[in-house]
Amino acid sequence: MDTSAASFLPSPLAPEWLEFPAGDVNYLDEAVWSSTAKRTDDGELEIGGVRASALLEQFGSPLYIVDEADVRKRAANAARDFGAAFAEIGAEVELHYASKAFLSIDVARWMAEGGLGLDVASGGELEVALAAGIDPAQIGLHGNNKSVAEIRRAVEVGVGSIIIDSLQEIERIATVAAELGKVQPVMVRLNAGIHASTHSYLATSHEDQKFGLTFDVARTAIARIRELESLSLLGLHSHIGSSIYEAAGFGAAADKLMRFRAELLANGPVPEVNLGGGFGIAYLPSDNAPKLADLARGIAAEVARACRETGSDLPKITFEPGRSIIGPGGTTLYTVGTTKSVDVPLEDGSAERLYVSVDGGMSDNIRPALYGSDYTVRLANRESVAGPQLVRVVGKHCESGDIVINSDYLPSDVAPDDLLAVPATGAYCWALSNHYNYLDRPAVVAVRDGAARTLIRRITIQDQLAADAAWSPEEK
Ligand SMILES: Cc1ncc(COP(=O)(O)O)c(C=O)c1O
Ligand SMILES: N[C@@H](CCCC[NH3+])C(=O)O
Repeated sequence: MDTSAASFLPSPLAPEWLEFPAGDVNYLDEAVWSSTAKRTDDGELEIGGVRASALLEQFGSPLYIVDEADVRKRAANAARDFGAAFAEIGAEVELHYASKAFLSIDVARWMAEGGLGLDVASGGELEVALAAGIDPAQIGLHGNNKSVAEIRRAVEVGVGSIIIDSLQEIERIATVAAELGKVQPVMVRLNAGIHASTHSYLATSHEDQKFGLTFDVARTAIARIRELESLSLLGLHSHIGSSIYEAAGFGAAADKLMRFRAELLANGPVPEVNLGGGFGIAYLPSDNAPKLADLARGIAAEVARACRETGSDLPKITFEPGRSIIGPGGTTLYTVGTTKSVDVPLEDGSAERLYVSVDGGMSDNIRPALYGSDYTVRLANRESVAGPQLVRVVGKHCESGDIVINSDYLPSDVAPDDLLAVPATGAYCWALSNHYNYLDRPAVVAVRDGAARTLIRRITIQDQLAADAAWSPEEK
């Protein structure tokens, strides 16, 4: 068989955005791979100086890899870029890492070491942050339905802010704070009415969704907060959505919040404005992800202009990036189990699609099933001179929608026992992972300077059985 690239043609099944790899189907495009990813001289994928095969041998397959140097650098660069943009307009700025994207004790510490605070969205995330020794004053607690227990814990430890998302919550926080003899700083989350262009499940600032208060309701909320002695109004919050590639929505939200703040200043101080996160990253080489430095400058200009036009002072500005800090540094490794060629009928004939099944799937990355997200894939254990073949990489779950990679090209000789790597899986993959079909939850491993260490160990069937009340290991 002639396996040279020249004998292969683009597949009629390929989506428009998918470029045919006329050159090298083993190529690692730096737009989507974490910064230390490269091929060794003998063609294997290496990240943080550690070979893919060595990682799977030591930690099992599938496996999440976190490129520590990449993540730390992105955190530091984000702090630097936002710091520089806001220094230029004379405003103080602070970043809080949105820990929902991925959180472990070590990652929380990396963020603190990079000068970032933490945004937590549940009592569980708060406990991880506290276990990491994060200064509670650097933590903001989110949630549209925080329990009283979560509120009590947050007030007790002294979180820097609680972001209010309903009128009922005001009295709950005030009561808890009064009982504990504390004054709790709070922010009010606004729905700025921005229609961010992203998947509808990821947009959080249009009218018909659960987050935030309209400006009218927020006026009532703020008046009440100002009456209560156990609360202090720290400021306003807005998060327009996630995985956003266009800058315009961020600027528009900033403008609306600054003007609202100017109105509120008539009745008291509003020291801080938190403009959320949501900055998109490249999942595919063709994705046009915004540069954080450009976004920061654009938003800073809007903030400065709105303050100038309303004659108000500059508040402290906070952001909550998650995906843009941790997403690009993550890679998932899988092992191929089976391959199956399927003849797909077309209007004029048919075309072959090669289904490549791996040992994970929608339990370790539910984003393709949930949002139709696209990723890219490469052979990890070797390079191949075989020509490119259109593949669909699927998981091992009992659903036809269990797709890891909808469409990409792999060398046509991809076969059982090959290792595959999917880049840009650092955000919202382990965080959204599940035990569907009682699969293990893969371990998360940090790689750096030739060494690998576990961040979160594999959660096995033994761990899952241990939670089954009827399980008695003695009987087995
Ligand atoms: C309130 C809030 N802040 C920050 C984020 C982080 O978003 P991203 O990971 O897209 O930066 C989210 C998630 O969308 C969020 O809900
Ligand atoms: N889970 C989403 C992001 C949610 C953002 C949290 N508010 C994703 O995977 O893209």
